[in-house]
Amino acid sequence: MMGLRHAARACPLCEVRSFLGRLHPHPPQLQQTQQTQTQTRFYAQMQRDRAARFDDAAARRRSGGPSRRRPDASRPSRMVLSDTVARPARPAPDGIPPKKKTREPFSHLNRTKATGIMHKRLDLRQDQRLDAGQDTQRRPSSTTERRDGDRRFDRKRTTGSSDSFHALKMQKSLHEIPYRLRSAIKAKVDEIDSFERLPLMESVQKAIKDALPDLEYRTPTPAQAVAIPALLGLQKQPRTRNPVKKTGPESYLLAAETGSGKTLAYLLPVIDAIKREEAAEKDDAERKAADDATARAADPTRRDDIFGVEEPDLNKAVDPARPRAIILVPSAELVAQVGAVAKSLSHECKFRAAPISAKNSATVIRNRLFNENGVDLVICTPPLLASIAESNPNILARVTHLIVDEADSLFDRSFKPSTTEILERATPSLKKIFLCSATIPKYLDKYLAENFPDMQRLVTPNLHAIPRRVALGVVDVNKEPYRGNKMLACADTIWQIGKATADYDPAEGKEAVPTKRILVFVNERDDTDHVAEYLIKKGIDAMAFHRDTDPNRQAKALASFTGTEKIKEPKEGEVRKETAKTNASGTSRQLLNTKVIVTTDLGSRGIDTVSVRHVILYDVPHTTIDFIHRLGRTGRMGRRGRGIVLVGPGDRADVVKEVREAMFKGEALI
Ligand SMILES: Nc1ncnc2c1ncn2[C@@H]1O[C@H](COP(=O)(O)OP(=O)(O)OP(=O)(O)O)[C@@H](O)[C@H]1O
Repeated sequence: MMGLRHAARACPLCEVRSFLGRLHPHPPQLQQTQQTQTQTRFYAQMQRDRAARFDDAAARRRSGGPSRRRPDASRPSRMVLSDTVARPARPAPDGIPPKKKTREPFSHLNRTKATGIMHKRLDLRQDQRLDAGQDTQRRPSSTTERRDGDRRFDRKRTTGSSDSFHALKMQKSLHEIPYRLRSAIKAKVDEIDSFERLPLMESVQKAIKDALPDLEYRTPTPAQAVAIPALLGLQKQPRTRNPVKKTGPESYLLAAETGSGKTLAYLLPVIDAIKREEAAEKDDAERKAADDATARAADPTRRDDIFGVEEPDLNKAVDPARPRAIILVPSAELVAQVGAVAKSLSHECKFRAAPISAKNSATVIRNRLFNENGVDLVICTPPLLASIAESNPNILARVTHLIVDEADSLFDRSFKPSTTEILERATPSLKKIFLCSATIPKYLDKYLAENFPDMQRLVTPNLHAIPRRVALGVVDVNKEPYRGNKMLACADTIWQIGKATADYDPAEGKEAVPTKRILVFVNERDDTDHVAEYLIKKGIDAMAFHRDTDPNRQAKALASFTGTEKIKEPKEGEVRKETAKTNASGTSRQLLNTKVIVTTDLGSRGIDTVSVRHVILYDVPHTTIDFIHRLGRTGRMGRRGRGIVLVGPGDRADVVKEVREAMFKGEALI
């Protein structure tokens, strides 16, 4: 009874006294505690405020003043103009506006139809079940079936089997090229069996024969057979569903394995274009001169000078620092290498090539670029050219051909700003952009798809595969006698290579070059010095090669590896003979017939180390891209080679095993 009396209170809103609020319309007020009283006061205040606001608005409306909700000029509006006004909205079929889709937490459940992303997920699951050999309920439509079949077939051909290469898949970074496409290219490549079949200008054909006299040069490589006709405009444009007239330069991508002659694949068509432009300009000038002469003969009073001032005699062909073509490469070593090939061709073809890099002095750069006889082709690194173009924008005003060699490097984070800057500056006059690389990483593929949707992709059949003629050996450093000592394992491996008898090379008809050149690749720059010092202590002629190495020493060392230096072989008796003489490092044993360069990625990009038969991977490379470029320094252009990986504590032995397997099968690394 006491409880009931206590519970009977007057409602603060309706003033009704009731028991326990069972029959009362405001139950919360009837069960008021200290806390609910505060809430009640708060709600009452809110109602009073709202009523006051209504009164306020009504008074403003009556007096004709501005409504509070309507923005006035003094207040900045949060609404911005749509920039897609011009894009027509999709009309509703029956005039009724489409129902707004709501995304609720469980809205994806209990669907009766699979749409959009759901379809993709179902496809993927279906694929996985098919791969696992399970039967599936869903009967795919004929197109889906074909697409799925192709995808599985391609994956199997690319990776060997859908279940293998787990470790490689984990660090997958390369863009996959379907094998269907590769076979089609193979057939096309076989059709071009000599340079004479290519419609290159006579002077270029002559340069191929005379400037590059080796017999082997007479047949184009697959990379050249694919790229040269396309760059000469002989290849049919792929059919598109919506043939819209394209504007801007034509773009090409050449993706071909290492050591496949990509340099000549772009140099020959570029030189051909330079010579044709030169000839066309000469014809134009002659025609103009003939027209002027006729006009003067018809009207003897005609004056060519303006206000008595003679027009300057502008000879476009010898305009200094305005090249017709630019070749971008990632390092000074590559500038020198490509420059040397261009120079040798220029003696026959008569064009002016200017290889410039940060290793050249300012005077040399100025003399080469601003040569009074003009310049046709500039070979340079992007940062240097971008800085020159900053102060001399005219340098890119006449460029019709832009080549980006080692495109994956030049479009990665470090080079991308300067490469794109050059591209943008040169675009107004550009006719052709040519990108080439031995590896096409996913980021490059995505970038090209976004920025060059019409790009013609020229791919060779063996892209991303390491040729079978390169063998891969593995040294387990954890085992006896090395017990985890990688430096010791490296020195011992070099000694074994140095002491081994040279292989008989049927192509050369004799034992292979007695002096052996070995490249040792490390992952970190600091290790180059440490490893080289250790090897020297062990009586090996080794040298560290990195950005800070003395340029003269570097060039000298590289020259003997790239075959540009005349190799002085040791005399008969000296070959493979260990001297008992004590050398400078205090070692009594010295390996005479072996030269070693210890380097990082710097030495793996594009350098044509034709004399290298052995590559030692001191560290397991981080990606398959590095594997391809490092092992690509040996076995170039049909030669045989050998790679040796030192697998030490903490190294990915599983990755090495899978790379070896893929190499054995002759398949592309993924
Ligand atoms: N048609 C050919 N026949 C024989 N040898 C050739 C031919 N074309 C080029 N070569 C030689 O092949 C070697 C490799 O050429 P190049 O440096 O252009 O390869 P690359 O594909 O650019 O390699 P990387 O991807 O490593 O940069 C060079 O020594 C070159 O002289």
